[in-house]
Amino acid sequence: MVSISQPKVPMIDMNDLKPGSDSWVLRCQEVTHALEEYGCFMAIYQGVSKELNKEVFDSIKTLYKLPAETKIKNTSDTPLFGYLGPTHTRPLFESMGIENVTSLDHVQHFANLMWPSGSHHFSENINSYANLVSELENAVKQMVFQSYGVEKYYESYDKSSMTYLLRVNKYKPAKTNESNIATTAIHTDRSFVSILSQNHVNGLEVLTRDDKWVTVEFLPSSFIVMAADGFMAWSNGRLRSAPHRVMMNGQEDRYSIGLFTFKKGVIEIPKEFVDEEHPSRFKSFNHLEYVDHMSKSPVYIDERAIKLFCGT
Ligand SMILES: O=C(O)CCC(=O)C(=O)O
Ligand SMILES: [Fe+2]
Repeated sequence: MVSISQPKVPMIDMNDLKPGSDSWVLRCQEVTHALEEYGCFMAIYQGVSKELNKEVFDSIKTLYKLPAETKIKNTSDTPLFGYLGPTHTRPLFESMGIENVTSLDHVQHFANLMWPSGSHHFSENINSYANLVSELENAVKQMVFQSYGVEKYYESYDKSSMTYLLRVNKYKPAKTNESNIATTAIHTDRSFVSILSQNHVNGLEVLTRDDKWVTVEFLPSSFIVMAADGFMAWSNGRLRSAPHRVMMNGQEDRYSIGLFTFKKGVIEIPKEFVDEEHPSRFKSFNHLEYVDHMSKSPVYIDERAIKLFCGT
C-alpha cells in the first residue's frame, strides 16, 4: 500500500529550557530552522496549566454569548484591534481584542466594559495566560537572536520593549450552502511574533514554501508560534512570515486565542544581516506605525504589505 504522508509543521518541545544548557542550544537551531523554512512551528509548552487553559476558553465562550451592543464596546484607536462582528464576506467569524494584555489594569478595563457588574476571575485568568504565553514568545526571540549571533540586540526586544495584543476569535461552522473558504482570507500577520492556541476544533492552515496547505492539528498543551512581518523584516528576509488562513469544515464552534506582539518604536535591521551575499531588503521602520498604516489602508494583507511599507 502506498502511503502519502501529509506535510506537517515542525513540533518542538519548549519545556524546561534554561538559557545556555545543551537542550537550549539544540532548540535554538531547531526553532530558527523551523521559522526559516515554515515561518512557524508547534510548541509543546506546559507553561499554561490545563486548568487555566480550560478556564480561559470557558470564559471566552461566555464572552461571546454577550449581546452585540455590549461586544461593540470593545473599541480601539487602531482599526482592527477592537471587536469585529460577522460581515457578508466573513459571516462565520467574530473577534475581540485586548490591548496591553500583559497589564492587569488593561484587562480589567476590558472586563468592566463587558461585565459592568463583575466578571469573576476573567481578568486575572486572561492576564496570567497572556503573561505565561509571553514567556514562550520571549524564549523564541532570544533563541533566534542567539542562533544568528546577534544576542546583543535582544535587550531591545525583551518584554518591556514590546506591546502585547490578545485576540480571541470565534468561528461558527459553515452551513452547507455557505463557502467554508471565506472564514478568514489568506494573510500574514503584521506583528513580530504571533502565538495561537485553540479549543479542540481544528481549522488553521499554513501555506508551505512549495504552495501546499498544511492543516495544523493541535495537540494538548500546544501553541503555534509564527514569525510575522516584523520578525521577517528584522531578519532581512531570513525568517518566513507564513501565509495562513482558517477553514471551517466540521459542525462545532471553533475558539482560538492569538497573542500578537509588537515592538514599541523602531525595528532596526541588524547590520550583521547585510553583506554582498545578502543585500538589504528592508529599511528600519516604526512597527506600530506600520500596523496603524496597514490597518487604515489595507492594500495588501499578505507579505506584500511589509515590502510596500519598508522594502528597499
Ligand atoms: O484562529 C486562528 O487559528 C488564526 C487566527 C489568525 O490568523 C489571526 O487572528 O491573525
Ligand atoms: Fe493570522
